[in-house]
Amino acid sequence: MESWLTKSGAVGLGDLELAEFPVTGRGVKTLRRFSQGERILTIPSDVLWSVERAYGDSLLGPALRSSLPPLSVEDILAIYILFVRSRESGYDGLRTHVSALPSSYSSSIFFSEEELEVCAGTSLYTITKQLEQRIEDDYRELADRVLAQHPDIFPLDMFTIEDYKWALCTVWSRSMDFTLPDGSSIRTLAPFADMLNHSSDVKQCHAYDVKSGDLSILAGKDYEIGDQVYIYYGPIPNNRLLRLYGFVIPGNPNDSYDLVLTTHPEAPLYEQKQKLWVSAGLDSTTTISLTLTDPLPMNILRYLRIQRADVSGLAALALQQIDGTDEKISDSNEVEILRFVEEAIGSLLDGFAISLERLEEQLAEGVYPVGGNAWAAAHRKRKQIPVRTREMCKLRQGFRAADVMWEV
Ligand SMILES: C[S@@+](CC[C@H](N)C(=O)[O-])C[C@H]1O[C@@H](n2cnc3c(N)ncnc32)[C@H](O)[C@@H]1O
Repeated sequence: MESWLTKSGAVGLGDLELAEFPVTGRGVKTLRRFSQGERILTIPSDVLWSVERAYGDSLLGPALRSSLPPLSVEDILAIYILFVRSRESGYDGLRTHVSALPSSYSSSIFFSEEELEVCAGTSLYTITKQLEQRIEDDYRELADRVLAQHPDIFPLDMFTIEDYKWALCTVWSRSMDFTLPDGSSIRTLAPFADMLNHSSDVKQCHAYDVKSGDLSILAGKDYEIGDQVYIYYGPIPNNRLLRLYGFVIPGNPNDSYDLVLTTHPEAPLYEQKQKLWVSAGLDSTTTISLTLTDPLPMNILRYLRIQRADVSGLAALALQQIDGTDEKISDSNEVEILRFVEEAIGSLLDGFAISLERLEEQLAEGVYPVGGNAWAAAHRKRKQIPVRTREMCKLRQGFRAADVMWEV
């Protein structure tokens, strides 16, 4: 792969080498010192995987274009990778990249039932199950709409659902997204640059040059000879890291917990409530991220004030929206919703297969092999965030009670 890239105009490969590192696995090692900000690597536009390139391919392009509605960016890239992998000749350069890709991934969609059970009761568990279902549905549609229509270029035994899942994980864990000056975005996979692991010790240091279409990596910090070079994947919470990349960062400062709030359409006053949610920028089913710095976001209160309101409460909330204010409707409504959140979080924590305390003990005892799937899932279960949310609810209820007493 490296000699193909160098022949194609890549710059910097002579100073870098692929190597195995503890925890991150394979990564990129420096063969010389770099100062922060120095350009380390440039991968030219001609060798990048992109939607444009897939559409431009004389064999693949017409098959992709025949799909109506158009395929998603991730499906196009996934099919492109599987297509190149299935070719016995041609595509020599790209094929060297494909053969350097991992043969399997540790994203949560590849967890065994037993491994996933470790995080039963968490949003990771629910979202992974939903994702598995979505992938199955998408694959069935893709097979009908595109693959089966072009058996000459999509041999079905090389485009099975397992192949599709592998290709999707390749895209999720190795592609880079950039927003262009005109507001549009581009997703690309850059051979060799996709061997760079993530560290929160560097800021974003991968860049896309709109004029040339090249991708560059700058040194995110000073490096000594033999150091691992890192890039920054973004402020990604652990459940997303595990879903898309198959790893977690213990003590991740960007960790969050997704709380899904939903209301049955047959609930009283549903239509009025739906209108109020929409004008508040919410919906009848809303996912809200709880974080350690904001364990009880205002949107939870906004959503539940509407959900729990009676006719007069809804009128008061409608007036607030006109006035641009954002307050509790009444002490009793506010206490009711805080109690609800507290109880909901309580049953969520109770619903974990094993208790938090036991989990902490097991992690300390090293019951889950470090770096393994169950270990990663177990880390997800360190539910400091919902615990903090529950504490905040209690705290706010304390204040409410004090308010009520004072008003009396
Ligand atoms: C873009 S690839 C990086 C190259 C990859 N290590 C390889 O061998 O092909 C992203 C994958 O590397 C691993 N990875 C990246 N950063 C990591 C980190 N900080 N800790 C553990 N694994 C990491 C994860 O498996 C992730 O899905």
